[in-house]
Amino acid sequence: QTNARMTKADNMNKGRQVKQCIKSLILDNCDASGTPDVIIVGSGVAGSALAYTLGKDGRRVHVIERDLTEPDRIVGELLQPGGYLKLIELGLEDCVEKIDAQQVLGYALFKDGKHTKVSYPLEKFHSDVSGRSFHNGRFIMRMRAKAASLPNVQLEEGTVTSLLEENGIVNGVHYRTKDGHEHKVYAPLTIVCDGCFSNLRRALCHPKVEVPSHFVGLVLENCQLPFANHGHVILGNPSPVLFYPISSTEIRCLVDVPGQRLPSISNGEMANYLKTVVAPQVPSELHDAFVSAIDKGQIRTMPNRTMPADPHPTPGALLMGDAFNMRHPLTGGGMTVALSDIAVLRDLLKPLHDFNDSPALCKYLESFYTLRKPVASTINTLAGALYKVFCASPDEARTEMRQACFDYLSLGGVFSTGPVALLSGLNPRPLSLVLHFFAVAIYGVGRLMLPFPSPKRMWIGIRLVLSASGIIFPIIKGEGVRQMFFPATIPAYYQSSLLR
Ligand SMILES: Cc1cc2nc3c(=O)[nH]c(=O)nc-3n(C[C@H](O)[C@H](O)[C@H](O)COP(=O)(O)OP(=O)(O)OC[C@H]3O[C@@H](n4cnc5c(N)ncnc54)[C@H](O)[C@@H]3O)c2cc1C
Repeated sequence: QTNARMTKADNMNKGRQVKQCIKSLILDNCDASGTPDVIIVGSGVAGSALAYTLGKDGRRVHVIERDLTEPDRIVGELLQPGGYLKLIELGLEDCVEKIDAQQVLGYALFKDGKHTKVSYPLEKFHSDVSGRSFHNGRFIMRMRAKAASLPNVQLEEGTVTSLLEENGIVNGVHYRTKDGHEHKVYAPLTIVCDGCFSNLRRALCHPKVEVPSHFVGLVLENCQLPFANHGHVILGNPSPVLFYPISSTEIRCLVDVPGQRLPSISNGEMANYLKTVVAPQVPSELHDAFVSAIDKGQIRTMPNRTMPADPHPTPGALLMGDAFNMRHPLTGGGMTVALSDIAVLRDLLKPLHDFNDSPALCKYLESFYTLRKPVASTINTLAGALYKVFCASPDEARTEMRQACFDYLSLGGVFSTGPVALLSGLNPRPLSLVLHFFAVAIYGVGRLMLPFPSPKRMWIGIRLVLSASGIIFPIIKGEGVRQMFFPATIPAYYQSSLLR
């Protein structure tokens, strides 16, 4: 509304202020002490990609990572095509080479003995931009090596214990190295990328973390997926089970277990749960390998955390990656959001000579939170909504919605490519997401009305629409309606509140 009311004179005035703002940021680089331009806390997916990106732009980057050995985790193993495009944009696409990464061309969905295949809409791309799945640790090691190959990027092992602050401005970090020594390092900008368990985010945002479920991870060997190079989603009871390749010989299985409590691994409760509740729902091609993986006993778990981005803009510091924003990992969107955010930040920082004027930089970077919204909010909202729709429910309306979703995707054409383009990050448009979501609800209501509408079925139809609204609107509200649907259409600089 404010923008709409801006007169031509206002615009010109703002234009002048913009130039002044950029000038104030483009100070002479008088820092001869060799202190870095940027400190990055954490060298996981976001920290490593960011270190390379900023290093390539000529920034002096000091990365502090708690553990530089290869991570062995069950997270971040499927990079959606939209994320792969961002990887190319950042010049990091070779980091999925030589790690036995597998192409992912789409998904196969299974429900009650039926299946349907939805392919990513990749035809319009000249090169191969299919998704990639891999061992997360191998991918991260490639990105760390690439970042560290730049002479102006220093990668150090150490645990950051606190942010250093003076007069409300973060000006560095306090960290401990493995030999037990305490250190301080100073820089005009500190970017915190310490992941989903972040200890440092509290000072920089209002974290509203929820844990709707956990993923239980297994690795299946000596078996073939029913559909090669596809992610497999079983719409199971009580909730979804995923399978996708992570190398030419291994298939990752992630079993969603809803709620806060997990069956115990140590007393065999988990193995029993997987064998009695989950195994009967696993496609026959994978069943034996699934049971063997349980018997091998290498069962891993991770909480599935959600946290809307709710920053508390602080001069001298910024949050990125899972420390900043999390969504349910059902749709494998976390790395795509992180890489997309890095591309947005890179473009904003590029014209600045240095980052020494922290308050001005902080104001300037407020536009980052708006510019990231179309991609981040579409992926976040879809992940949250799809998770709720894909879980089994005793409520008849929710059961109808789940079936309608499966059947809608089975229709093919725009009914499958539309939603999968959103999920893959290839077409991150919030409006398209809402349209498809309610199209599924209307499709579900239509099915209930056929062949003859009865009062009971009409009542279920009404509850289905109410239930669909009850799923999607709170998520959209959490994402920020205005920023999500009315993203910045004017140059980023104009978004800075410094100029208002
Ligand atoms: C079960 C599960 C499955 C997932 N699957 C997918 C998927 O298939 N596809 C997808 O795109 N996303 C997936 N995600 C999300 C994805 O893993 C994250 O979005 C992504 O890893 C975020 O990257 P990050 O750099 O913020 O965090 P991380 O990759 O976790 O990196 C954080 C780094 O910070 C370091 N660190 C932490 N504290 C400190 C400290 N105090 N000092 C120094 N260093 C520190 C850690 O050692 C770590 O290296 C999944 C998430 C979960 C939970």
